[in-house]
Amino acid sequence: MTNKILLGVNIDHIATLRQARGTQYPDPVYAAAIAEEAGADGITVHLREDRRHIQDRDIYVLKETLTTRMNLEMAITDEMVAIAEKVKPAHCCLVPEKREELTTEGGLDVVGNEAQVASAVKRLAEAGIEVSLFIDPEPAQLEAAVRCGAPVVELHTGAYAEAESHDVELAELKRVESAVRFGLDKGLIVNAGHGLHYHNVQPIAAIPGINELNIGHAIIARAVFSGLSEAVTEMKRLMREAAV
Ligand SMILES: CC(=O)[C@@H](O)[C@H](O)COP(=O)(O)O
Ligand SMILES: NCC(=O)COP(=O)(O)O
Repeated sequence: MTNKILLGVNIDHIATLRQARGTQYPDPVYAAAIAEEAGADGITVHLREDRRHIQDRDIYVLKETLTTRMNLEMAITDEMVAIAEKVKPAHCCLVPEKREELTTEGGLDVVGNEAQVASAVKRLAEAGIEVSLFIDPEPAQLEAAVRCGAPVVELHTGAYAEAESHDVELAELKRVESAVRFGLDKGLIVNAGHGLHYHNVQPIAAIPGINELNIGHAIIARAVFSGLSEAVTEMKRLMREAAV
């Protein structure tokens, strides 16, 4: 069985560069077109409450211009749910968010917020959006995701990516592997992402049954030196080479 693992390219940090000077360039819309041409299976954008990178305008223009599909990452707030209901991206990934964080620090605590999560999942599903929950690779969170009616989860691979020793990295990889199996057994579609790069992606991509990896920072960082098209193509090649 060929595992046609998918690559969602997160273009947030194209927008970070733009926001650094308040210019109109580099335009995430242009970046999305290049990434799609290079083989991205989808485009991920995180519309943060503080608008530190992706702007509302980006979401509306991308909705009209993407040829693959949009995965809109957002916090569970009335503002964001209303925007999602208006834009109707193919996918929404519900993520935790804190203004003071440098980047996403942990998974959504679905166990501790089931009613709020279930209500957002219902509203977004009624708008025709496929909802994913960005969670830590924990059975309790996966079970809560099922109870909330989410069809998809994205496993937070930050602990794996930031492991400071090979032993910890191996332990975190096993944690992700068992979470993938647990999620698949529960009938979930299982994605993964956060902190993945060219030197740590293959063990995750090799996990049987994993559906999609969402990768951004490492691809945009590489693009600075080798161009976005090459950065996406190489990541896709590594993933396909690893997939069973
Ligand atoms: C949820 C996640 O890990 C990323 O997709 C998220 O976009 C990180 O936030 P920044 O892009 O703002 O670093
Ligand atoms: N959900 C993970 C994502 O979209 C990209 O995360 P990163 O590769 O920028 O860490």
